[in-house]
Amino acid sequence: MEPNTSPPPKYHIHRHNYSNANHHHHHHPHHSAILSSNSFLIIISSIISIAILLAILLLIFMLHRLKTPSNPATTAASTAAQSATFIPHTAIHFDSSPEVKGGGCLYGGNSGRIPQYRIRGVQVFTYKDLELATDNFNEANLIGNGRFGAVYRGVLGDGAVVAVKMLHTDGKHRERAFRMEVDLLSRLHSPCLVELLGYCADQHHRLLIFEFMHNGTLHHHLHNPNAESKPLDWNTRLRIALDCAKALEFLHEHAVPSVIHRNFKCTNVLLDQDFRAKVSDFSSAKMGSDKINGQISTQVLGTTGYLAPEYASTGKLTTKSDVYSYGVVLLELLTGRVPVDIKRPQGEHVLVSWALPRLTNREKVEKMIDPAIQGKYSKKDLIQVAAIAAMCVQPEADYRPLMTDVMQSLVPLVKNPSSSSRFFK
Ligand SMILES: Nc1ncnc2c1ncn2[C@@H]1O[C@H](COP(=O)(O)OP(=O)(O)OP(=O)(O)O)[C@@H](O)[C@H]1O
Repeated sequence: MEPNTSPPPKYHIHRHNYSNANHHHHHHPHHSAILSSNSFLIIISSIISIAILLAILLLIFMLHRLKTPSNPATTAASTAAQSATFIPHTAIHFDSSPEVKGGGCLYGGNSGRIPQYRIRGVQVFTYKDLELATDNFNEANLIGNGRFGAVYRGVLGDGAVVAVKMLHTDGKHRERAFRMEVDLLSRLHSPCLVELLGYCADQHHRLLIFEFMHNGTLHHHLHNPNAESKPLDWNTRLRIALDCAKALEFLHEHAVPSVIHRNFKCTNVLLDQDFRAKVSDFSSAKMGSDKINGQISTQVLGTTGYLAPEYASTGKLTTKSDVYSYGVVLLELLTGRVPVDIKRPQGEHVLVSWALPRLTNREKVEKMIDPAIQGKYSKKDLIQVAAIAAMCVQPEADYRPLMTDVMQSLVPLVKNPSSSSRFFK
């Protein structure tokens, strides 16, 4: 019977274990209470910590939203303006002119379309860089004043001589002028356009940095020559006319969409050390994409004496408005006269009105020539150039030639188009 009275050890072990467990639960009720209150505390504190963390995250998110303007263009611009170290090589889409799309182009509004022309980077400068370059915008470095600002000569850290244009601080026009120059010149490159090397856009300043044109404006050489500046010779005048025709032809025919300069005049034709001409000042330019039925209706901008009559009277702008202004510059090159001169006798105040009836008359045209080159020009060339000028300044815009035609007509007249002989010896 022994097996019946002594339970198998296995059973014992089970029982023992079981009773141990029971014993544990049953005999230490205070332990259990401590544990559950601890767990409760842990859970509560975890919940509180998570809540605090969430609140902090929410706060950070709200602050970020507050700092971020809803317009992405403004966002980029303000970020850029604050740091002035944004996108060292700007890729600004040609289509996204500030005027066309109301901003957002300047600091990377590239829609991803492949641009038609090579986009070359323009450098971003800080205001400090430009203060250093111009000796704190020293008066001695001031080389000119335009409608939008003052131009200073500057020397960059690498020794390059540049022209620094500091735009006036009045809001709307300054911003449009600045954006137009950067927008256009960072994507359009031609040896006949003054090169934009860089810009500075911080909270308070807008500056443009151009290649320095050693011989200043065509206006200076034609109308205000000083002791050092001898009269421009005939061939140099023709070559300047050709360079300008190439520049406008490039803007009208090769830029996509086409560009109307809108302020082509003698002070916007700059001359390098070889007296090669380059066109500057795109602050008033308009893009062909603004066209309605082939023309742009716009507020009249430009300079008296250079404005095409239909543009001046109705605001209707086409590439033919530039052709008219070009014709006026051609007349200045031929006659040495300014577009409007009230000091001249009655009937001679306005250059175009005085010149137009004379341009197609062989004898009269010879009498129109700039006295500074009297007897030092080719009569055959003069007659041809006068005929081109007459076509450009005719009142009927549609009959004015295309800049391509003007350029083709001038090419055979220019001797050594790449040379730089410029003065009478
Ligand atoms: N790249 C440059 N190199 C040398 N001189 C320059 C350069 N750009 C401008 N200048 C000088 O600065 C002057 C002012 O130029 P700016 O383009 O501001 O005005 P503007 O063309 O004379 O007049 P507006 O603004 O009315 O068209 C020019 O007349 C010229 O003498």
